[in-house]
Amino acid sequence: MDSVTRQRISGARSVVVKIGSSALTELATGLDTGRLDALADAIETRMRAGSDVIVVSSGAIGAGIAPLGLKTRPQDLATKQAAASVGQLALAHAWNTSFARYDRTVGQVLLTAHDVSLRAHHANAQRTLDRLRSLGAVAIVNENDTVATNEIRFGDNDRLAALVAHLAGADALVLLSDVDGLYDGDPRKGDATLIPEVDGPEDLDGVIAGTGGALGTGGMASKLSAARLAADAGLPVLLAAAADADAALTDASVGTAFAPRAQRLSARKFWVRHAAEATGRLVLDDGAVHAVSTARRSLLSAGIVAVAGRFFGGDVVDLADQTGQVRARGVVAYDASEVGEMLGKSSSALPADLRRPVVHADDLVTL
Ligand SMILES: Nc1ncnc2c1ncn2[C@@H]1O[C@H](COP(=O)(O)OP(=O)(O)O)[C@@H](O)[C@H]1O
Ligand SMILES: N[C@@H](CCC(=O)OP(=O)(O)O)C(=O)O
Repeated sequence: MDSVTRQRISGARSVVVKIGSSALTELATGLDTGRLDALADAIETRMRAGSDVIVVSSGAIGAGIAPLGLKTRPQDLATKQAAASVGQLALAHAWNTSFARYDRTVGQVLLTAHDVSLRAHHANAQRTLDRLRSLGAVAIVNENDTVATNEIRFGDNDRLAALVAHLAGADALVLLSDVDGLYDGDPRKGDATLIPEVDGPEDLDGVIAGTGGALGTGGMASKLSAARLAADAGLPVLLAAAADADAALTDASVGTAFAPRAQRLSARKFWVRHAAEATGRLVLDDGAVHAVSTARRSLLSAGIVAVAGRFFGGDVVDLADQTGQVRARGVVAYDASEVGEMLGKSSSALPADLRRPVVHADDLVTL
C-alpha cells in the first residue's frame, strides 16, 4: 500500500480534507461531536507535522434536521435551506470548539458555485483562504446553502472540495466518508470488492457507482467525478472512511488512492471545463463537432448552425451537437449578436474583423 500516489498524498504540503454528512451526522440525533473531535485530532496532527489543511465540511443540513423536529432529510429547497441555516451554526460552532482544544482558530468560508465561476470572485475566495492559512487558522468551508438555488449549486461538496483544492493550490485531496473506499459495486447491496488504486479511467471499467446514504448528497458518482476533476488539476485523491482519518492523514495507507493525470490541464482549460458557468450555447454541424472534439481544431463560423443565450466575447459557452448533447466548452471570441450574423459563413465571406476563429483551440476543452 505504498504507491507513488499514496506517497504524494502523505507527503503533501497542503491538503484539502472533505468530510461528508454521513461521517458527521445522524438522522435522529444530529451532529456527532465525538466523531468531529476525532477528525479535528487527526487534522491537527497533520498540521503539526507541517502541512496546511483546509477543511470542507458537509453536515449543515444533517445537523439541522433534529433541531427542527424533522424526521428525514428534506427534499424541497426551502426546507433544505432552513435546515442548513440551523445546522451550519451548529457545525461551525462544533469545529470552533473542537479546534479550541488545541488553541487553533477556525474561520468559516461559505461559497456558492457562482463564487468560483467568476474569475473576479475566484480571486476573492483564494485570497481569504490564503490569508487564513498564513495566519495559522483552519478554513472550514461549506456551500452557502441558504442562498444557493438549484441552478447555481455546486451540487455536492465533493465537487466543491476538488474546486477549492484547485483554487487554493493544494497538493492533495482527501475525501472522508462513511465507506472505506471505492468498491466495484455499492457495498450496501451485497458482495463488493474494494479497489485500492485507480490509475486511470480503465480501472473504473465495470464499477457501479451508486447513490449515497440517507444523509449524503451525491453518493459514489459524485466522488468519482470529483476525483476526475482533481486528476485534471494534477492532484492525487484519497477516498477513505472518516473512522480511518488518522491513517488517511498520516501515511495514506487506507482507502482508495486516485492518481492524477500525468499532464495537468492548464489553469485556463481547467477553469473552462470545470469552474466556469456557460452563458450561451453554439450548436455545431457534424463536421465542426469532429473538428473540435476529435481533431482538436478551432471552431470556425462555417460549422455553427445555431446560437442561443446572451453572451459576450470572453464568456464561456457550451458547444453542442445537433442532438443537443454538449460535446465541448470554450471561451467565445465574439458577442452573441455577432455570432448570429456569422452562422454558417466561411471566414472568407466575413469582414476582416470577424475572421478569427469563434472559439480558439487553446480556449476549448472537450467534455
Ligand atoms: N461503488 C461504490 N463504492 C463505495 N460506496 C458506494 C458505491 N456505490 C455507492 N456507494 C455508497 O456511497 C455512500 C457514500 O456517499 P454519500 O452518502 O454521498 O457520502 P458523503 O456524505 O460522505 O458524501 C456510501 O455509504 C456507499 O454505500
Ligand atoms: N452543503 C450541504 C452538503 C452537501 C453535500 O454534498 O453533502 P455530502 O454528500 O454529505 O458531502 C450540507 O452542509 O448539508
